[in-house]
Amino acid sequence: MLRRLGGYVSDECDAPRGNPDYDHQFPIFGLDAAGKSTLLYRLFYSQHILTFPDHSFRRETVSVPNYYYHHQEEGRKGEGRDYRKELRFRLWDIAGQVGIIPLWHVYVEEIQAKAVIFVVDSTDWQRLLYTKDALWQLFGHYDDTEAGRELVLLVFANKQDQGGAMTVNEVMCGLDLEGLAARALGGQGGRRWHIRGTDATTGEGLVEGLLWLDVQLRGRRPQP
Ligand SMILES: Nc1nc2c(ncn2[C@@H]2O[C@H](COP(=O)(O)OP(=O)(O)OP(=O)(O)O)[C@@H](O)[C@H]2O)c(=O)[nH]1
Ligand SMILES: [Mg+2]
Repeated sequence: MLRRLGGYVSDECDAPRGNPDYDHQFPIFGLDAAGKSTLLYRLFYSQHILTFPDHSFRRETVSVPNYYYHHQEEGRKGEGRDYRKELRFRLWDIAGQVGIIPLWHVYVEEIQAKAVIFVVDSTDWQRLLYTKDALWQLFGHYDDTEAGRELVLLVFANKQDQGGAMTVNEVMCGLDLEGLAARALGGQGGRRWHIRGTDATTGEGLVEGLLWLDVQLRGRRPQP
């Protein structure tokens, strides 16, 4: 299905199923110009790369410092995932054009994502309601089942470097993230979510967000 939707896949040779070359994979959604590609390039190339509007998808695997490794006591470093210097995230940058938004859920299902990254242009207050509609439309596909409730949401309130940008709190309220979480599992609530302010051009906040997702997806659901 993804091949039919078209797009650019740079690491074309997949690792064999069951032994993937990454720790997590997530789709990145958000309206056009939110900063999805800038974010992906910043993490992949470690620099600010100029972007053009996308019409389909792009995929890259990025490495980030592993919090658990770097906080292990010296001499106790051993085998296993917690003891690797880096974690690898395969990120799918999905275009945010109007016609593609109703298809976002297809990507979630095709790559069996356990979490979604949603990028908001914090300077774009005029489209905040539309942004909320797009996010709620996506999660409307995952409100009825226990498995759907387990889909974790990370929101990047991007472009925080810009004067006049909405604060993280304003973006959180505008998207009504608490309402979205409460709607899960037929109103029982309990969806895990987090919002973080970012500047995709410098990378500010990006790694911290990915590490929050890593913590959420490590085995057992954290107790409230
Ligand atoms: N100042 C500032 N500009 C940003 C930031 N993130 C992205 N931009 C700029 O916003 C514009 C759009 O960024 P893109 O990364 O192309 O947006 P996109 O979400 O990939 O958009 P589509 O491909 O159309 O879906 C570019 O000019 C970026 O340089 C940020 O955090 N701060
Ligand atoms: Mg893009």
